[in-house]
Amino acid sequence: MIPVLLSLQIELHVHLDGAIRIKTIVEVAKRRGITLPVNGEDEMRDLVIMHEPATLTEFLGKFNHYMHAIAGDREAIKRIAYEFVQTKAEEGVLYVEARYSPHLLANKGVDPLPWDQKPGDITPDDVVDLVNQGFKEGEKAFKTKVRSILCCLRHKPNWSMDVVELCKKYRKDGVVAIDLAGDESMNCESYPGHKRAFEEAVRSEVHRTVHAGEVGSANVVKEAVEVLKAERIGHGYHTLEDQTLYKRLLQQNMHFEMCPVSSRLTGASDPDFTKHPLITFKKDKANYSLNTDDPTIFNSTLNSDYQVVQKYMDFTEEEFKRLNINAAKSCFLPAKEKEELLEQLYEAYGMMEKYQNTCASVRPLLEKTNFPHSAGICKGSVFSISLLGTQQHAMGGRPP
Ligand SMILES: O=c1[nH]cnc2c1ncn2[C@@H]1O[C@H](CO)[C@@H](O)[C@H]1O
Repeated sequence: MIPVLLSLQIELHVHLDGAIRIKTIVEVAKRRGITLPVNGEDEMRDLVIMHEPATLTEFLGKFNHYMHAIAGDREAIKRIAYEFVQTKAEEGVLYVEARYSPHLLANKGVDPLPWDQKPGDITPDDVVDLVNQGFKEGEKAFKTKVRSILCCLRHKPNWSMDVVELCKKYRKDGVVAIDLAGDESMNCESYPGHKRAFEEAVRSEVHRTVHAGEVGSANVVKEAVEVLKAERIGHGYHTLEDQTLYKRLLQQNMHFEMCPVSSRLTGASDPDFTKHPLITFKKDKANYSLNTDDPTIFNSTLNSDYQVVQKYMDFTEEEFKRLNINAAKSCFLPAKEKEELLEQLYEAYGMMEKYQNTCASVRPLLEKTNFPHSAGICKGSVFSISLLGTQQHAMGGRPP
């Protein structure tokens, strides 16, 4: 058994539509009378989950198997958002930024309609509203804080202006940033829709992250930073191929949203984790977070990623603390909420003297759980906890 370093994690890169429960897909399809490519949960699992390294294109094809079951259905959209928060709470996540394309879940006002849907009455704007409702209810029920990032898609430059307008409209209602996802082989200079949307994001002070250097070259990262004014890079492994750029980004303290399990299965990195670019980022004390990306398709939890880096990349307690603090510092919450988040981490990590006395208030929560080895938390190290099966919020998520 591997001792897993469990704590109040911060997750900044996870796709809502890559985190849908297979059970939900099957149930919703049945309720709506929608045909799935195979029958039953087990067969859907076999079809959707990736076990062996493949390509980003093959990976992106997995969404075709199930998105038509969820898109264009109010109840389903709200349900996947609500269940997402529950899943993250069970994983021990304190704060998560979930991303999705509102267009890919809509059945009205999108040209062309995705997934061969029949026209309906759910616009991308309605999708954002529904996801917000699910997140809010989930947050209330499960106590994990969640915010959303709206995705533009590389192959859909015509949607990007809509996306930035939705980010602006819902900025007071849980939407914290814009992203550009999809196939990196398409650059943005040739697709001015993305460039214009990101310029508008800069003008309107909408935060920006961009998928770059996942399977694409360091040039895609350069473009993300220089043209799209990305404040964070999704993945970014191939940045290392341009040492000048890499050093500049290190100096600028650019945040990299690393997804180790994902990178192996999408062919973004060497399948041998001991050769993963993340090892270099760690050695250089870069600013990065650990993330699941698309846990449904990778059959993973955030703890899978933590286990992998612990087992194959020699991650220590100190590094887990450092990366989560960096994640909190690089999240897209407003300053005051970011500070509160950081304080919770410092407190949990025993890194802020003034918070150490409040440990007394956390201990009763721990004692209510059956969580093994919980005594260590109030000695200033939540990482002395080892995880034996259960992934519940051992410390109740946050101090009362
Ligand atoms: O790892 C990834 N790289 C690039 N695009 C991705 C990845 N994971 C998901 N998506 C794309 O982002 C959309 C919105 O969530 C997903 O539908 C998928 O097309």
